[in-house]
Amino acid sequence: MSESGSQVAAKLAIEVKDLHKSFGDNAALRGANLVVPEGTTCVLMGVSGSGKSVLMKHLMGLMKPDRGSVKVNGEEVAELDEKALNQLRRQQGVLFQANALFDSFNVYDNVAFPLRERTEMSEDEIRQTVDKTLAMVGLSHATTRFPGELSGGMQKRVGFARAAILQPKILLYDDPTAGLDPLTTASVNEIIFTGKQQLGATSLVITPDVASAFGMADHLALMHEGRVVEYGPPDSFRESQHPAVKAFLNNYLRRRSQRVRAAEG
Ligand SMILES: Nc1ncnc2c1ncn2[C@@H]1O[C@H](COP(=O)(O)OP(=O)(O)OP(=O)(O)O)[C@@H](O)[C@H]1O
Repeated sequence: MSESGSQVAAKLAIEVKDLHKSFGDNAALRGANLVVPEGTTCVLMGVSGSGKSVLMKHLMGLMKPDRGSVKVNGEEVAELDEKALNQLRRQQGVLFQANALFDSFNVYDNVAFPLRERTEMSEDEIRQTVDKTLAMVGLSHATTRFPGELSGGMQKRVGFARAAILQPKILLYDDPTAGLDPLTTASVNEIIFTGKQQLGATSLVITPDVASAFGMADHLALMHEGRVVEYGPPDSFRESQHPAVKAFLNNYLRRRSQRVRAAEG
């Protein structure tokens, strides 16, 4: 927690304190702490099963803590009633592994969907907003195409446009580049950057892609056995002496050099 002192003055979009969550006798979260200051990007890393997705689900109110506190924009998520929870979810744009696009809707209708569901906008206003958002992700030419006719990267961009259309204050990404080729991965990373630059949103990103993580993060956090064991800007994270961080980064470097050797040989 190298930065905790300097974070005090910043307004926190996300504040998780001593979060515990068990499933039967499987203690998935064992006192996790995490803060994400407004307008910054935090990347959450850690081996499979370390509790990253469970932590993120608490931010959306999809899971209730056994113990501890989860605040989003200063509000205790577990104390919100259904109406307040809906409002909170409206402020969150969510992009998961599966894009969950509607296959029978074209690109335009997929992106317009949240506006039709959740706002009173006229079709004219909807058209203007959708056009602007699709331009932001470089998909103005694809409005009438259906998800099945798009590349993986384009589908991701449609998913992002739909997540971003209500101008969320918080963007949550759970492994958005899973299974994508390097070029598409780069385009997803650009999308995440767009979310920060153009929407001024706070982003929490779960990704196993260490190189991308270092490129996009204001802060990196490592989860290990249900706790965040290291948190800080990329430079200090890289120098961490925590054994779990060292093992995680060494493992990444080993796999990377194996890939390079395989490509050369
Ligand atoms: N709904 C659930 N019911 C029971 N156990 C769960 C549930 N969700 C998660 N778990 C368990 O909680 C632990 C943490 O899971 P979580 O999905 O947060 O891991 P993760 O760090 O996101 O892993 P990955 O990188 O593989 O997605 C795991 O042991 C998982 O099996």
